[in-house]
Amino acid sequence: MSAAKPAAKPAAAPGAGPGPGPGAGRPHLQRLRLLRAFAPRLLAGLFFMGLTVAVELLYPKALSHFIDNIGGGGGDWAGRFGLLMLAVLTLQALATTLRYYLFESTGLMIVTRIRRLLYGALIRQPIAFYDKHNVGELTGRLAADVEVLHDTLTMGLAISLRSLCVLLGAAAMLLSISPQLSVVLLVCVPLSLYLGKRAGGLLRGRAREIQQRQADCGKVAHEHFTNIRLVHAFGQHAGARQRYHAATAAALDAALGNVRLLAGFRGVSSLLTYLALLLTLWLGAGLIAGGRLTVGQLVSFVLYAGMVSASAGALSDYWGDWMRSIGATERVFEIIDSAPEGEGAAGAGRRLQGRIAFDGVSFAYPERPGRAALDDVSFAIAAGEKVALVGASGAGKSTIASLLLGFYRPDAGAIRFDGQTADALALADIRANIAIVEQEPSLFSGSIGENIAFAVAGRAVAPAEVEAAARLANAHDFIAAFPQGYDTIVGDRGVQLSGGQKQRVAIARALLRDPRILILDEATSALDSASELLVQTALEQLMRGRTTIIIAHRYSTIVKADRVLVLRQGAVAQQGTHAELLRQRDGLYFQLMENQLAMYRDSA
Ligand SMILES: Nc1ncnc2c1ncn2[C@@H]1O[C@H](COP(=O)(O)OP(=O)(O)OP(=O)(O)O)[C@@H](O)[C@H]1O
Repeated sequence: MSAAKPAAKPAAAPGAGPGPGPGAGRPHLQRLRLLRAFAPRLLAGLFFMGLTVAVELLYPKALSHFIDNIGGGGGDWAGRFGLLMLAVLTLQALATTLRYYLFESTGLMIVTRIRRLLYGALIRQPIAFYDKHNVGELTGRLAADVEVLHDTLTMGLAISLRSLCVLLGAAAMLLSISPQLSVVLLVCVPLSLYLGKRAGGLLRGRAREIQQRQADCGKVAHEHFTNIRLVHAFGQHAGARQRYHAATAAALDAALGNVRLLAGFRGVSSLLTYLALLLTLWLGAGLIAGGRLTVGQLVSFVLYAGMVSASAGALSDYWGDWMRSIGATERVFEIIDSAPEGEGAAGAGRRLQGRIAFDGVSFAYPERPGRAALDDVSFAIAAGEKVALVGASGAGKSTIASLLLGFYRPDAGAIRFDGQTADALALADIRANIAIVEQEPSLFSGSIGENIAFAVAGRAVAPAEVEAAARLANAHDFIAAFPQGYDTIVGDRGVQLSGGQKQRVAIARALLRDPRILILDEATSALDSASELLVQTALEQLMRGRTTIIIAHRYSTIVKADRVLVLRQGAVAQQGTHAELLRQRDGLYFQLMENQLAMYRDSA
């Protein structure tokens, strides 16, 4: 006999995240609803489970029959009995195999489904969400939090259903064998169940904390891995180890609290189990002596009692699991629920001319609501015009780009494209007309060809298109020089491209998008002159005929722009052509240019 016990599995890893969201109040049913698509497989699993339960319940009865008929029954009775049992047990083995396969495979499918839902929801989250959450936590949640549901929703559910059937069936058998003996169990099993429920409740409360601490470990590791060059360069190996050590110590502490709770619970429930067994044997012996019970019946009673106790335990286990998985995965469903519907939706395919206007735009980042990143900013850019944004670090240049791309909405004022407010246009349409070349272009792990084709969503891109873009971006020659050409893998497991090569791939990517509006975040680090020339001519090719906003750092770029917008602390301090602005000797622009020239003179 084994009494109820809360599960001792470790809480699954990373996952700290948003606070209670809209899904917090209705998680149970929502989780069950996910099973609907898998109903046929689960029903087939239940059918085979029913078969195994029936055989399981018959087994002690058969044993009792066997014991009480040993020596009697005549001839080949034992042989016939053995053959029948063999057939039944073979059937049970077959049903067990099918049941296991059906439940376990469905579990994997459900986990995959939830993981995809979660990824889909994460990828649709607005950029502000990513300002708030650590990438290490989010990837951890994708991997580990979802796994917690696997056990609970499939094998856990299957085992608890099976346990319920066994519990009811075995209890009926117990009553039919001896109602007097059954009284012992009537006391012990509910007591054990109650203890299991209490422990389950306590475990649930602790699960969130364990998840949080483990998420912290993931965060520390992620940060150090992604900044591994810095760690090496600054000799911070020991510091990294210490931070990880501290994070894992906190996680261990939280987990040990759970282990202590479980250990105590195990002791108590084991004592209860053996007390119940002792009492049953003692009472049973009395009944046998009084001729009211056979030896076979007592044996089968003990076996059925074991079943009742084990299945009550399994049910209570499941309760603990369920509580724990609710604690651990509430936030997975909060994210799934909170994903904005419209993000990533297709637009009407509207082609813009490329006129842009900011009308009194003010904006503060959600993470820093008190500090205006842009304060009453107004300007207009004609279609095809090239405007350089200049200003000190933190002046708001990147913020203008982020607002144009619709990463955030202005708190006041309006952004207009071709005279229409951004709100009146589909976000997808706005973005479809914009391409961005980042300061430090990032490439995905995959082939160079795939990285260029990334520019175009929703349709297959022909290799000839990719090549044409690469040629315009001065990238074709170096790509063709790789043995695998456009199929060369870049990124973590592939070749590393130089800064200039990456920029040309990024320019090819932007060219392939054929945008009306271009946002260039100029690299601050200088390339060697040959590489610089290749990048510059590629950029000129890219800018031709397109409205271009350049977050400019270099004098050479600024002077080539049609117009310059000078930003100071989130406001437009000056605007005009380079020559006009240079004439205003007391202006910020003149000062910035002087600084640039001084730097140039110092380095020359
Ligand atoms: N995601 C963010 N959350 C909170 N504040 C931010 C965020 N991004 C930028 N800021 C703040 O907004 C202000 C404007 O930043 P922005 O990045 O637009 O400046 P910038 O002119 O592009 O600077 P740089 O040339 O250094 O890139 C700064 O004070 C900055 O600290």
